[in-house]
Amino acid sequence: MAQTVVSLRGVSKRYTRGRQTIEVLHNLDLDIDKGDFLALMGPSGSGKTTLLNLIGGLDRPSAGELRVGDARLDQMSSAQLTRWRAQHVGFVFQFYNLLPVLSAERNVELPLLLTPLSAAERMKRVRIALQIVGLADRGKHKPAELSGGQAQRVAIARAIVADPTLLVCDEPTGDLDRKTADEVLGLLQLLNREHGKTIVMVTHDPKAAEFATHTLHLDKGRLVEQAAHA
Ligand SMILES: Nc1ncnc2c1ncn2[C@@H]1O[C@H](COP(=O)(O)OP(=O)(O)OP(=O)(O)O)[C@@H](O)[C@H]1O
Repeated sequence: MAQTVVSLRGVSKRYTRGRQTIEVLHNLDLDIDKGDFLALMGPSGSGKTTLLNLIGGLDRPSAGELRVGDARLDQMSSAQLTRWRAQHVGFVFQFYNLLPVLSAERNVELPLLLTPLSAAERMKRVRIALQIVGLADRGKHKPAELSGGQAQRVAIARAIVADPTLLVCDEPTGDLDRKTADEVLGLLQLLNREHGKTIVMVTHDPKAAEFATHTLHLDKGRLVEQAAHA
C-alpha cells in the first residue's frame, strides 16, 4: 500500500481584511502519497499558492486537519511550524530567492546552518546537492553570475540539501524560457523518480504538468475532481 505523506480533511482557509472575511479554500479533502509528483493547476486566484503554503507549513488552516508525515500542522504554533519546516520541507519559488551577496555554495548551505552538522559535513552535503543539480563547477559563482536556469537549479540544490521529505515548488519555471523550463522540470522529475522526493508544484503551464505523476485542478477554492464526484 502506498504511504500517505500529506493528508487534508475538511481544510478551509479564510482571510480577514478589515470587516470582511473571505474563504479562499473550502473544506478540502486530499491525500498525497509518498513518491507522488503532484501538479496543482487552476485559474489565477483559485487558491493554489494558499494550498501550497498550508502543505509546506508556511501558513495554518482556519479549520480542518492537516497532516504531513507524522506531524499535525494544524495543531502547531508558528514557532513549532518554523522548526518543522526546516527539517521536512524544501521550497522552490518562481524567482529563486537566492541571497545575492552569497556564492551558490553558501546559498545552498543556508538550511544546514540550523543543524548541528560540522562545517566540513555541511560542505560535503552542499557539494553532493550541487552535483545532483549538475552545477558542481559553479559553487563559487554569485547568483548574478548565473543564468536563470542555473539560479533555479541552485535554489533546487538548496531545497534538497537537508534531505527533506517534501519539495514544494511555486511556479518554479514561471520565469524561464521553454527549453530551460524543461531542463528544470526534468531535474524535478529526476529527484522524484531517482531520489524518491514527494513533490507538490503549482503551475499555470500544462506542459510543466506533464512532468508530474498527477494533476489536480483547483477552482474557486475547491478541488474540481471532488466537485465533479459530489
Ligand atoms: N494574505 C492574504 N490576505 C488576504 N487575501 C489573500 C491573502 N493571500 C491570498 N489571498 C487571496 O486568496 C485568493 C487566492 O490566492 P492564491 O494566491 O492562493 O491564488 P493562486 O491560485 O495561487 O493565484 P495565482 O495563480 O494568481 O498565483 C486570492 O483571492 C487572494 O487575493
